[in-house]
Amino acid sequence: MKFGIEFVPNEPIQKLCYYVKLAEDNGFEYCWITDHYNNRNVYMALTAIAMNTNKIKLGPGVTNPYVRNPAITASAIATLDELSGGRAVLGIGPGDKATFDTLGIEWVKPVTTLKESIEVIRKLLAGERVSFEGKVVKLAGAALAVKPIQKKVPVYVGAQGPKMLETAGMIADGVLINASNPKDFEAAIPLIKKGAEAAGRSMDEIDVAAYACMSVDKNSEKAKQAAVPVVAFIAAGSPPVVLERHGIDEEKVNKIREALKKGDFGTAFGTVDDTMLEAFSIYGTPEEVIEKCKKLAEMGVTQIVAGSPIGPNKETAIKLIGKKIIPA
Ligand SMILES: C[C@H](OP(=O)(O)OC[C@@H](O)[C@@H](O)[C@@H](O)Cn1c2nc(=O)[nH]c(=O)c-2cc2ccc(O)cc21)C(=O)N[C@@H](CCC(=O)N[C@@H](CCC(=O)O)C(=O)O)C(=O)O
Repeated sequence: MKFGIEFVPNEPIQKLCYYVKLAEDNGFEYCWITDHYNNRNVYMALTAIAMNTNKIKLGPGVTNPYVRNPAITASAIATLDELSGGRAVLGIGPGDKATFDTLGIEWVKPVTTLKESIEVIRKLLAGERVSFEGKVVKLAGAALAVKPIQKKVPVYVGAQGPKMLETAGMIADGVLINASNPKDFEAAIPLIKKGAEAAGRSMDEIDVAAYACMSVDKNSEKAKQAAVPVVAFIAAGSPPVVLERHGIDEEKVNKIREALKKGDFGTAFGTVDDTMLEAFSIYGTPEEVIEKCKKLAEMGVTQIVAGSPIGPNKETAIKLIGKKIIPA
């Protein structure tokens, strides 16, 4: 099992560099930085992290093909790969509607846009001069003047929907699935497999990553409480099919949604129950978390990404994961 770590760049980048270096020293193999316009810039964060680490693979987890032209993303990834000595990975997903509404971006045919974007990004990174007349993406003789170090920068797709998962199976080197519970992978992996088989690929070529809300501490209750705020947001953003899958009370989720909209975090977090915590997070002592990771491995998960909050105390949690969970 590979371990990654996710950071939302909502703290000063210097602090982020400290955490990622600590993660690298504790055996984490991947660092994924989220890409939302309102946080610190994803590529500036990755640049600083690349300069402060020397082993961990790193990349956006995940960017999208709407806020930047695919050629700009290709240039950023080639630059990151050169700067990091060949450690870049590209995590790219369809982005989210709320963000695009805020930015006045039309969310046109996300599956097609993602497929076409990945196709042209790979050609550009391979040093080709690209002319492409897609249904959405258009390039006329674009070429990079910077070459990545890696012959093939791995491309991971951030996906949850069935079509997106199938598409990931067809074209991606890895899939980053925002999920923490075996039931979600029971549903997702057959779809990835269907896409892989349709493209004549084997699942061995695909790194299936659980992009999980994780909270680790020696004290299980403290770990559980630290996961509550993140789980509230995940529950609020989950479609009915996911709530049904986990037997989650939709009434309660609607109450959380309303409370979050009003900024009433007390009610929102107070409404989170154990069913939601089990569904949307991996929390507990190292021993408890090891058991949950083993269940994900049995489902075919090959990378576990420790996502927010990581633990009540990030530093302690990174060390606990490194010392107790990664070697297990
Ligand atoms: C487009 C969407 O795909 P989805 O996989 O459900 O997208 C949900 C999230 O994965 C998506 O919002 C991600 O960008 C969210 N996301 C992040 N989003 C961000 O903006 N920033 C992040 O840092 C981020 C990190 C992240 C990490 C892991 C992860 O799994 C997701 C992450 C969807 O609705 N898919 C459906 C419908 C498909 C569809 O849209 N069909 C098209 C027709 C087909 C075509 O597009 O050609 C249509 O209806 O128009 C499906 O897959 O079945």
